Amino acid sequence: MIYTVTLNPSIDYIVEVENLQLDALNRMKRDLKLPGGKGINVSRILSRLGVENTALGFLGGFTGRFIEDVLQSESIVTEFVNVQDDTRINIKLKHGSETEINGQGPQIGNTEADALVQKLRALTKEDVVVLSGSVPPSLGGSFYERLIAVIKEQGARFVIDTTGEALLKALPHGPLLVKPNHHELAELFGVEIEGQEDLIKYGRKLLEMGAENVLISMAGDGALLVTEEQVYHANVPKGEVKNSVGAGDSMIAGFVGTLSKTGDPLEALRTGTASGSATAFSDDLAELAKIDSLLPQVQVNPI
Ligand SMILES: Nc1ncnc2c1ncn2[C@@H]1O[C@H](COP(=O)(O)OP(=O)(O)OP(=O)(O)O)[C@@H](O)[C@H]1O
Ligand SMILES: O=P(O)(O)OC[C@@]1(O)O[C@H](CO)[C@@H](O)[C@@H]1O
Repeated sequence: MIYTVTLNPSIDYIVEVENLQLDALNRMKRDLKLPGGKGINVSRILSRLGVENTALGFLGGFTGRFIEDVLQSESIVTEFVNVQDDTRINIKLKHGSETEINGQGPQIGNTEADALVQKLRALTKEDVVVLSGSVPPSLGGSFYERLIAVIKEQGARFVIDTTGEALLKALPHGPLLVKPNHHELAELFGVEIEGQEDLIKYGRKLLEMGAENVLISMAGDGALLVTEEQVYHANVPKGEVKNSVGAGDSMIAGFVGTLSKTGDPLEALRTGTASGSATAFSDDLAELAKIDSLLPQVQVNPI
């Protein structure tokens, strides 16, 4: 079974404005409220791909209830820990380009944090846990480490999609997958990345540091999969880009869901890329029909 963990879910409030004027009243052209948070996005795509999964994390208040309702309407199994404070609202402002304003996240107490850790004690060695997104400041900087320790004790595997220190600390524990984008990879090592050779060089460093598979996403330039044996490139299909929110999460869902079904990393890379692009070409996360229609255009080649 695949579990997703979203420590800091959100309602994504997508607001479209024509000719944004600062210091003035702007009227929205269109707005949309979506359940968000990286792990939740992974769960929604997994479920569209027909991959059984359970969404875990913290939800609170009226915003939390909205998210739970949408997930249940999509028949996604949820086991969130309830918190007192409201789940955050993240603003995604479309004004020709995209500006994002993400909240800090709610206050989470020790008892609530312990309740989530307790849920992971039911994992078995057949399970994969996808840990995605930011950590609310109230949980402290090392909460992912605490979760990883329990996941390892239970013999389960994990994928981690986060940045900076939290990602570096997770690597020695052998994540099944990490998926930095090209900018995050450069930031992680404090370097400028010039081209494909550099991407592969730093991707290999993440392998040496403990990751089993390194997926480097490059938005419209596709993705590189770096493994012990080989490096592969996947191209992106053609389409009109409507939204980039959740493209990376869709890629992780496509990759992990397919890897768990087929054990084939190349098929996983193809489906991951098609899923990421299908979301980039949609208003919300991708529907299955869109992913299926793009799959034939994605080619995976060794480098
Ligand atoms: N402009 C685009 N055209 C086609 N495909 C895209 C585009 N942007 C993203 N994708 C697809 O989505 C995948 C992940 O995108 P990206 O590299 O932007 O990840 P990310 O930075 O983690 O995304 P996010 O915006 O969700 O944080 C890409 O590898 C590609 O398959
Ligand atoms: O603040 P975080 O946890 O880093 O990112 C949260 C977020 O920006 O990521 C998702 C897209 O990947 C959105 O649904 C959500 O708003």
